[in-house]
Amino acid sequence: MVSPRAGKAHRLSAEERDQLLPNLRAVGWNELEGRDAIFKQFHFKDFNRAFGFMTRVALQAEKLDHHPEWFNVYNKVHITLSTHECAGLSERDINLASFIEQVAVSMT
Ligand SMILES: C[C@H](O)[C@H](O)[C@H]1CNC2=NC(N)=NC(=O)C2=N1
Repeated sequence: MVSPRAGKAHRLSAEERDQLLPNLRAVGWNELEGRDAIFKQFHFKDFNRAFGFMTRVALQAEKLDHHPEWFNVYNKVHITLSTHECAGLSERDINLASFIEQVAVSMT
């Protein structure tokens, strides 16, 4: 199957970051220090909610062929997003983060 992604990922420019990151910062995403990636910690009511959230994100990630790095303990899910292809932050990370936000809002 041909990947649904259009073209090669490029690292976001300073201008693109200024335009795309404020909305995500406003809802708790932060840039990591020492690595070009974004990070957020999610807290849910219980493990069922956390795992339901992860399941929905996982199915979309597979569709997009863009996957989160994540860590789960009980009701906590820590997520890091970055793009291997360009060794940094790309529009793919912004798109996945936006989807993750929609799911999180519907699960809390
Ligand atoms: C070969 C395959 O397309 C790549 O490894 C995909 C899969 N999932 C991915 N996920 C993330 N987060 N970044 C990538 O660059 C990436 N690349």
